[in-house]
Amino acid sequence: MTSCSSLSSFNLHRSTVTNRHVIISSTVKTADGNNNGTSSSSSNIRDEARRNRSTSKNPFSAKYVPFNAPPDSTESYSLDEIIYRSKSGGLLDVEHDIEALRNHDGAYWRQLFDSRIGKTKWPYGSGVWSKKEWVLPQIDDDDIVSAFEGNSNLFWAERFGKEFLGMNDLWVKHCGISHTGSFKDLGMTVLVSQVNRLRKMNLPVVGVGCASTGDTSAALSAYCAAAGIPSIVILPADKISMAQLVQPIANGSFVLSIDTDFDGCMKLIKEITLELPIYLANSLNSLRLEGQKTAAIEILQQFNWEVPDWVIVPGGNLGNIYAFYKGFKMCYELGLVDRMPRLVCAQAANANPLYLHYKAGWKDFKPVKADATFASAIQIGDPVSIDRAVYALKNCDGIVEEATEEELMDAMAQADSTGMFVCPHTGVALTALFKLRNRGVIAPTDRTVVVSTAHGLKFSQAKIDYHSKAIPDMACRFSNPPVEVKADFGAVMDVLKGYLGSKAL
Ligand SMILES: Cc1ncc(COP(=O)(O)O)c(C=O)c1O
Ligand SMILES: N[C@@H](CCOP(=O)(O)O)C(=O)O
Repeated sequence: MTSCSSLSSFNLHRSTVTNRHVIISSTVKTADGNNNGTSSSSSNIRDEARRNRSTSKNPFSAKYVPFNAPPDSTESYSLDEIIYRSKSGGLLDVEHDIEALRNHDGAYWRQLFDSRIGKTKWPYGSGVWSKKEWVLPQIDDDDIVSAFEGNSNLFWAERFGKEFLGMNDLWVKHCGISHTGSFKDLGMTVLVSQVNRLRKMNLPVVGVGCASTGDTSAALSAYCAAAGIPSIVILPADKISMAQLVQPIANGSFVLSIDTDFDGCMKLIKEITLELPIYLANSLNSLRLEGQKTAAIEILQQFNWEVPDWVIVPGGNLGNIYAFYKGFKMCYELGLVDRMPRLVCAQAANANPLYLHYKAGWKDFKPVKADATFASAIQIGDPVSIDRAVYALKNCDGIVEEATEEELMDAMAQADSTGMFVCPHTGVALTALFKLRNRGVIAPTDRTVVVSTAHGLKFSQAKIDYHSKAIPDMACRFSNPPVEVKADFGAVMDVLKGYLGSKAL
């Protein structure tokens, strides 16, 4: 099973990381050819954004409201407040001034978002900030901390779809091919940017902290390091991959390895952030979801604003399934598209509280004790966003599926055998797809998007175990172990002839 070894093998030194700017070596010229920078010999894209800052009043705004509040609720908070829960202890949501956004029609928004793709203009070169008006409309461009995340590949899974599922319109949204190797970058740019703003306002935020199964911590540490903000990450000892563990270490986070599971770490960070000036970076904090929802908008954009029939998302702490719902819903409400896709949330059978809740007709949610799974980033038994996930799935005729260890590893290996290199969580989502196709719920011609959430390279140990057939009680049907051959021409030729014979056209 994929796991990290003891932290003691690392000699940890915290370092000071200074804020860095991207320097463009050439001088900025005006249309008439004159230099127009305030600095004489060099300029950067932040300076340029500053110079071009609009002087007209910003018509857009957003605030925190209780999640799924009754229509007569007046409770709301500024995004500049440090608050994670409503008065009643429920979740919060970021609510945009929809009427202000509605002053423009769908065609306007489609054109605006499309016009920003593929450029380096600060901050719109990011797939998240290219939708800034829908994300954090009031933040100054100067406060944004971005690695130009998003704009991830939407891969047409031609061979995988055809050979394994008889499908011709299957796509994989590679959210894991990203700055720190997972979709968490999308939310973290938003959260860390807001923290940057709060610190400039002298609000009491000394550091930012999270509990993590590996990906949130990687994203938090990278974005904090880029901005020179201290980060603290709380990890369940021996339950995340080595590649994930080394990310916050390399980025200078203060790393705590704790002898508990993710749910235990989450409980701790919730308590800690109430006591210390550490800002909470987990998706309990609804700011994160504002960034993550842009992946849904991006999918529509990549399909030239046509809506897919199905979108399948692996679920753990369950913020992301709601983020996808919210992204699609905003596009629908604001007239960019004319319908919603159906969402599927896929869980590992070893960590399946949402699946059990769905199967019980959404009655009496009960957290579970999550068992070890190769999809280690979703080994979560008590998801903080359960209410958000249930709301999302109920409102889009959604489905929940589960995948056993063997199913998810086989699905991952099958996808890899067609040229992908996906993580085990994507294997969970692909298993859901197999099951729904086999039951005829998803039709062969349905346009379907599977969301791939992390880079496969973070989980190479799981793949090594699979391809070495080293997993107890697993047939590893699609394993492809290397063939050991003597350093002898004849022996190599024999092996190659046998191989080519088996592949003859
Ligand atoms: C790789 C990966 N996939 C899927 C998920 C599930 O996302 P969520 O917690 O938002 O449900 C996570 C984190 O939980 C993750 O790190
Ligand atoms: N998979 C996550 C678990 C925490 O999720 P979050 O979205 O609430 O931060 C991780 O990588 O830590």
